[in-house]
Amino acid sequence: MTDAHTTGPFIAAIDQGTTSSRCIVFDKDGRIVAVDQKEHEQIFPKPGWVEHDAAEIWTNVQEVVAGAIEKAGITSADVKAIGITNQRETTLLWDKNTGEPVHNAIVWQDTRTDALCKELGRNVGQDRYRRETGLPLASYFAGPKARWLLDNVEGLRERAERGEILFGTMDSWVIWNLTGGVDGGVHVTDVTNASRTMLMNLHTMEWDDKILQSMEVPAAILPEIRSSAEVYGLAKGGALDGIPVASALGDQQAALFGQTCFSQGEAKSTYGTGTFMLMNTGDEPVNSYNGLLTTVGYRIGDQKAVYALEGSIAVTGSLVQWMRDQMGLINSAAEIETLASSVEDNGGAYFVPAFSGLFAPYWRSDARGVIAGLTRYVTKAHIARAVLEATAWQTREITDAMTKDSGVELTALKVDGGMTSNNLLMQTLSDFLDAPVVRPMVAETTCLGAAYAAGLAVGFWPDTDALRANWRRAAEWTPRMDADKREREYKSWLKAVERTMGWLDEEN
Ligand SMILES: Nc1ncnc2c1ncn2[C@@H]1O[C@H](COP(=O)(O)OP(=O)(O)O)[C@@H](O)[C@H]1O
Ligand SMILES: O=P(O)(O)OC[C@H](O)CO
Repeated sequence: MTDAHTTGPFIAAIDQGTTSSRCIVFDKDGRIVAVDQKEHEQIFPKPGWVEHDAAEIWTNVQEVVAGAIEKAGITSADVKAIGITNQRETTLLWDKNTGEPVHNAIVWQDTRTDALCKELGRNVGQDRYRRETGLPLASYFAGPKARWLLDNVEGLRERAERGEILFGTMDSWVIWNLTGGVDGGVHVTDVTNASRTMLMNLHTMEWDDKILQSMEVPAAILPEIRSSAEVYGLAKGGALDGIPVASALGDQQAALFGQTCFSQGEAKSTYGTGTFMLMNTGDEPVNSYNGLLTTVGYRIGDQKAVYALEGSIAVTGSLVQWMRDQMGLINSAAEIETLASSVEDNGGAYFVPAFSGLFAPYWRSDARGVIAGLTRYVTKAHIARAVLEATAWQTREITDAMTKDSGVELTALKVDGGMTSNNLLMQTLSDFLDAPVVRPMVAETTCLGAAYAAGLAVGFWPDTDALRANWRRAAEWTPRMDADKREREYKSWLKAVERTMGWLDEEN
């Protein structure tokens, strides 16, 4: 419902996420006016494979846009721009003449391209990809997923070479459909999303011909790379007909923007399905020697791009979902806190959720999940505690790597995302990091970042200083853990991590 104190105009942001799509309407102070959200099906055709039905996603996006506008009690005339943010790396190919996806989208968590990545590593070399794209060769990224589709969907490569097929991450899919689809939809992506394909040169911000050749991806299918904040086109049809589509950012970069981390050294960590910490490193890419990714943070119009170092953790909130849906140990995600709080500690158990291999700082796709330290003493409550601790320890490993790569000591961590409503987790995080953890008033920083970028593009906000003024602290947790205990437990965690590695051998 529209806040009695809120008056228009507004910005609408669409977040096409891993588990759901949502639309949020924001006012000029960056306050939420209305939200609508819808989950989509998670498809697991084989162990390690994860897919989404892109047609279902587009239907949901249209519904949540209409839903949010209706709940806000406004019309499209009150909306000045639409911002897009999205789950990154999830890869789709579709027919440009019919608008039909040629296959389900392959989700970022999917590990089917492991063998392909190993082969590329042997033939072309790890370093070559990292140097040009900032990314290690891993099944996480979009380029190998596109290659897999081209190799495995019958007749697709020929159709692609004839110019009948379009490639996109979910930003491209949503923007193309939103701006008309087969009826003149624009085929674009932004620099942040393109920086996750493993096909874009991080220095030139263009598709890299040599990498396209080695990855066997035809240039004809690729979208045009644009900045993160500019008008790509006007929405055609639907609840926001005629409104400029004016930003696109990968969801983690959008959260960096929404948390107003505009200065070098500022960082945020988002706790959703996975967890992703990004640190603004200014207008030059910084190489990582400690397992982090170098990525584009954002680019506003024709200004210089801002780069970021990223620590990506594949499984955090999804481990809580797994406890709920696959194990049936809790009935809701929030219940994990009650269960974990019923015991003092983890009872000696450590849970390393290497369900998609291990991402940062290890990048080991041969790893698989482990619960270590089990005895008959351990109860489901200890496991619940180990589940929450897994998120906090994985974050600690990332902050250690960030400090080594950037030379910047963590003084406080800005957090956001669905898991931050868990107080026990936030306290544990502060304890394990030995630093304050701070959550802003608007925890929906992903949508907020997309709204901010769109608003800047159409002059709704004058500059980033105006956005900073909107950031307000809602909650803070400070460390309470004994230092010796922390270091002892960290060692046990690292021992458990070692036990996940090498589970899959070459034949798998
Ligand atoms: N109280 C909670 N404690 C722990 N995890 C939670 C809690 N509430 C939600 N989650 C987890 O957070 C995730 C949802 O957060 P969200 O930011 O919406 O994720 P995403 O954008 O990745 O879809 C889910 O994986 C869910 O299991
Ligand atoms: O949709 P989320 O919030 O799980 O984010 C997924 C990331 O963008 C994957 O890189």
